[in-house]
Amino acid sequence: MSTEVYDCIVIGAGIQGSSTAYHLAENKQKTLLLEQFVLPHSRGSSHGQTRIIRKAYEEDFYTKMMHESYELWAQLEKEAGVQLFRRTGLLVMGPENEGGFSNVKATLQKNEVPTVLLERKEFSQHIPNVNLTDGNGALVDTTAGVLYADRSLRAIQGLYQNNGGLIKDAEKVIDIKPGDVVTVTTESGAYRGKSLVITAGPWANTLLTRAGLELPLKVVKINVCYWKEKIPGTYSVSHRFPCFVQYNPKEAENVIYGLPSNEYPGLMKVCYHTGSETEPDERDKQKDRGDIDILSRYITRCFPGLVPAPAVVESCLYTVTPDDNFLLDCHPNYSNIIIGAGFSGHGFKFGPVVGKVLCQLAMGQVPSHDLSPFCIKRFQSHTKSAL
Ligand SMILES: Cc1cc2nc3c(=O)[nH]c(=O)nc-3n(C[C@H](O)[C@H](O)[C@H](O)COP(=O)(O)OP(=O)(O)OC[C@H]3O[C@@H](n4cnc5c(N)ncnc54)[C@H](O)[C@@H]3O)c2cc1C
Ligand SMILES: O=C(O)[C@@H]1CCCC=N1
Repeated sequence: MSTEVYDCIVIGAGIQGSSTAYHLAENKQKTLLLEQFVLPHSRGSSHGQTRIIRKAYEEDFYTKMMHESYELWAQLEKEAGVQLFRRTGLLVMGPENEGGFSNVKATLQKNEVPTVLLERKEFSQHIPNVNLTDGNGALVDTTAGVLYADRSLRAIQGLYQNNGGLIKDAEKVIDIKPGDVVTVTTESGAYRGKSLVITAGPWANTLLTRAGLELPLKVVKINVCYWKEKIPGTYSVSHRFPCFVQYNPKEAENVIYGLPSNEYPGLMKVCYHTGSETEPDERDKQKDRGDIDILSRYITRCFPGLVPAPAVVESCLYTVTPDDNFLLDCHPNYSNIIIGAGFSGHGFKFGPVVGKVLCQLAMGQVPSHDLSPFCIKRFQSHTKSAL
């Protein structure tokens, strides 16, 4: 084992670990970022071309965090000199006076987010080729858009390295020994750090058991479906078609969401926000396509300009908590072990601000956002601690 002691070791080079490492290096912390796979890879949650960024949330605390996240994304874009964000707006649809739609509307209004409310009679003039369900309301969060995911990850890792940060990929962590100085063992060596951040995505519990903790996290596989436009360009970013979120679709219990055709010309990404449980290392054994049936029926009814059978299906993993809120906290027994997990299929847009607060926790500082919605103790009855 080397005698070197890092200020911080970060496990997992997805969006959350890479953003945390970036903030640590910016704060002059000697940092080591460990990743089990050769980078870049497509086995976790952060790969792929695009993600939605939005302020439209049901919960106030997410909308507030997004104010800062937008600023940090803009700063990253400037520093890296590449486009990471494209503004498109986000169309939100759902039953007018209930559930998700009315909660989002209230949060946007309370937080003075620039929003356009669409009356039914003017809907198709603004949003052609979409059938608004009877009884549904519609609004547009005009701040929203698309993040270029793979490109963002590359940019953040590059900026981290430019600030003196070290990445070691193809180094799977197999053991963690807590202490004032934490020892992290990989398949090829051992490293020591004054603090440790665990941002291991779908593998969080596999690793946390090494630090005596098991959290109520469920890993699900998402079929990332791309649907062909019958007339190319109908739903394209260049025709100013927005991203969308549909609450309470008639076909399903959970949300359906989509992004305008862009990364694969002529193909629009539309996904179901729920998948079937899987082991992260056996993702492709999970072959459930129930979500695709739901999407086909929804598309037939509401997006008549798409062929209702997916042209391309990619795979990605969610790591879901029981309440769909993140876990951002210190280990209950070791204050120098920090955990960022359970991003529940909506964490990418928060990457820079999550990285900032995890960095603050690792440096023993008071985090600049209220982290009480994300604490471990809310799941006390589900949490197993062996230490
Ligand atoms: C289909 C899909 C659509 C999504 N859409 C959106 C969206 O529109 N907007 C949005 O904001 N979010 C979205 N999300 C969610 C977002 O992408 C995730 O919340 C985010 O990528 C989680 O990042 P992470 O860093 O926690 O996990 P990961 O990206 O999985 O990173 C964890 C890393 O840890 C590494 N690791 C694990 N164990 C070890 C070990 N033992 N040793 C070393 N390394 C290890 C893994 O290899 C991996 O690289 C979507 C997710 C999916 C799957
Ligand atoms: O995070 C997002 O914006 C997307 C869309 C809504 C459901 C989950 N992911």
